[in-house]
Amino acid sequence: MKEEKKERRLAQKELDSSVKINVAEEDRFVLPSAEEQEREAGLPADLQALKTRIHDIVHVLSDFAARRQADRPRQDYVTQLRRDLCLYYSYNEFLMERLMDLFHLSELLDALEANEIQRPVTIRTNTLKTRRRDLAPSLIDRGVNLDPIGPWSKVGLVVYSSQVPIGATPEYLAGHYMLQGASSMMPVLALAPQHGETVLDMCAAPGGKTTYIAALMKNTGMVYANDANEARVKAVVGNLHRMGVTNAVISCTDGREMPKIRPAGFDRVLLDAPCSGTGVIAKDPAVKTSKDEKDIQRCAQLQRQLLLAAIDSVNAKSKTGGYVTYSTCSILVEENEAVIEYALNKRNVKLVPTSLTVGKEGFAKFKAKRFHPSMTHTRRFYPHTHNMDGFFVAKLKKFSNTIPGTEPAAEEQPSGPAPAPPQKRKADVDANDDEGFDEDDKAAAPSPQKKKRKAPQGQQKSPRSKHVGGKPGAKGKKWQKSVNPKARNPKKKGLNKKP
Ligand SMILES: C[S@@+](CC[C@H](N)C(=O)[O-])C[C@H]1O[C@@H](n2cnc3c(N)ncnc32)[C@H](O)[C@@H]1O
Repeated sequence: MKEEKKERRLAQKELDSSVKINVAEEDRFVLPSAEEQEREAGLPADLQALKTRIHDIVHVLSDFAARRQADRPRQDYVTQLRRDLCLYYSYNEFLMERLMDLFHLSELLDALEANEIQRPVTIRTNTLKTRRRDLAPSLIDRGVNLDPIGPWSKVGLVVYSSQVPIGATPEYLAGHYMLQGASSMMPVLALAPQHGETVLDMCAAPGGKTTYIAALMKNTGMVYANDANEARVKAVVGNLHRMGVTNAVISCTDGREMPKIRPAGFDRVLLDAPCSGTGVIAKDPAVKTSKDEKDIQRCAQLQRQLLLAAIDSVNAKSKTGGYVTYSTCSILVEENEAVIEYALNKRNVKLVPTSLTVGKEGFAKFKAKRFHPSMTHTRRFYPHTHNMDGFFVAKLKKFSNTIPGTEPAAEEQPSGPAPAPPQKRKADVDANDDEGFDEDDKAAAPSPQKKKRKAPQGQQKSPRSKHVGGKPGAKGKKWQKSVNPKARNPKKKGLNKKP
């Protein structure tokens, strides 16, 4: 009896394991053969089937040894994945390959999905004309649903919805705010222009960053807004007028000529360089198919020349500055870290921290490339991680006006106009400390350190979350209640003021 029971148990065990093996075999993903691929190529794309296969391949690649077909190398899976991703998301092979190099497989699909979704509308309060705590209630009264952009900015607002066109409100027309992407504020915060300085915005049009620089300088000193494109310079004129900027000079010339016009004549230079736009695909989907290797090389070549010109325009002996901030809305290493590395080798500059509290570190290593270890001071922003446009920001400090390989006498030559009057200062003052921001505003701004709100389920990893800058999904406190004048203490100064 006992023997019989034991035998039955063993038989059952055998049966169970053979069923398991069969099920596993049936579930095992099989790459399409050459004939299947050929057949598929002649048919219209089946998006649902493509999506399933993309996920299947990612699943296999994430534990390749256990899930692979014995006769197929890893490269076959990677090639099929690239082809499928190109077809599903409408990219060319060149750009998809670059994105696959940039992102780990676990991140790649999130990055591609984020490019299919628009970033939230964000605005920057113009502190030359108003304060955020005054602007927000005015817009709320017009039916604009908004919040502070994130703890990293004292002037930014994120607009969830609006009953009025946000680019045509009376406040907009009066220059109380600028429509400006969150990542576009980062280079200016990193530049940290100081009162009384002489600052060059080398590629300024349409002037989003120039107006921010002027606001941080409280219209003191001088901002030179230059752009090579005449038609775009007209937009700079309009924006500077609307925003009440009175410390600016506008010019239209090739930025590479700047050191000849005003050698080492600026305390700080912002180079927001022309680029491939691979960080703003959600805004301009044509980038998915319009860029190739040559375009990127052309961009990188111009960026290198502009960056050397930006460095040559800065006065290393400036008492308050001597800084260059370089930024692009590209996420490709060739246009970012590689351009900075080139400048580090060609000029007397070093990388310094950007003082930005958001963003990922730039690459000190990328594939076979090794950059200077200080490259980690640079900052990268991604749509899927920061819910803002893809961006790169680097800050350089110039430590000598001598250009390596040229006459040492260049150091002693007069270097443009006299530098800004010396100011007593500890270090580069954080731009964020000087944005016309006040304690009331601080109270209204969400403080994720103090009060962490759990994002609703399903939003945890989604770039659709409207909070900008922090982890996607970590939604900011709804500001409606906190800044709506009706919800506030009416005795508090200024809160009940009608706009
Ligand atoms: C990324 S956009 C600048 C955006 C601007 N900083 C803003 O925040 O509104 C790059 C600009 O570089 C300008 N540009 C291209 N080549 C240039 C050159 N060689 N010298 C100066 N500007 C140039 C383009 O006309 C374009 O307006």
